[in-house]
Amino acid sequence: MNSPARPYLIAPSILSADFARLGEEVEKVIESGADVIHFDVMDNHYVPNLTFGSMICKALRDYGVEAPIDVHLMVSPVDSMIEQFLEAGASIITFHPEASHHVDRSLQLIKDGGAECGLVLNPATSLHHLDCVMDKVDQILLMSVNPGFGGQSFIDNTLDKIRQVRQRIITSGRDIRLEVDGGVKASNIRAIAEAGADMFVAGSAIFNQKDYKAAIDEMRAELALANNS
Ligand SMILES: O=C(CO)[C@@H](O)[C@H](O)COP(=O)(O)O
Repeated sequence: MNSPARPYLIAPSILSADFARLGEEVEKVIESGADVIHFDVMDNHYVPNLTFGSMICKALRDYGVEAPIDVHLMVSPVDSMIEQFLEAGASIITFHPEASHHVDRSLQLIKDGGAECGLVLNPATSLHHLDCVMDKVDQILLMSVNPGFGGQSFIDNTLDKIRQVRQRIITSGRDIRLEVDGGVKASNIRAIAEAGADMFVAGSAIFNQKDYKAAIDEMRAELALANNS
């Protein structure tokens, strides 16, 4: 029931990286086997924390980072930030439906700018936000913590939500990635994959370890055991 249409992707969240050495940190995590760089943009308005904007994304591109950059916008409003991140070299841009007055327009803005688009649903946000956009999104991001901070614990009822979204993806007949973010680590990544996710954001579980490669390898070993039949 849950067979993902594509390989599993591991996306370290740079929220837990050493910001004073960000270029090196990103380089190191990619060399350690990361597939995608997850970029958490917070505005101290939509979420009670403030991180970084498009200049940092552009700085990483200028530094030579070629890996896909997956930008999670925790900002409101979203459209002006979408334009800036398209300009800065984002590969994927996701935003929260309640942060945009015109969700379809914001998704189209991302697509027209040449990036992949998606919606992010918080733990208590209803799946009905997906009803009219399944023909448009390339990715759906389910938050398994309330957004704003790294290092929180995975909210267990997210597993059921993942199963429901995987069903919707199967019904849509489209190749939509299902990403999960918050409290993901080696000890729960297999269950998250078995519920139907195929992209895994991990911040503290990677950047708080001495050996990033060992942390990513351990996650991959768990994913290799996942039963998706
Ligand atoms: O978007 C967010 C938090 O809002 C996440 O990307 C966290 O940064 C994930 O951190 P860990 O829970 O993996 O430490």
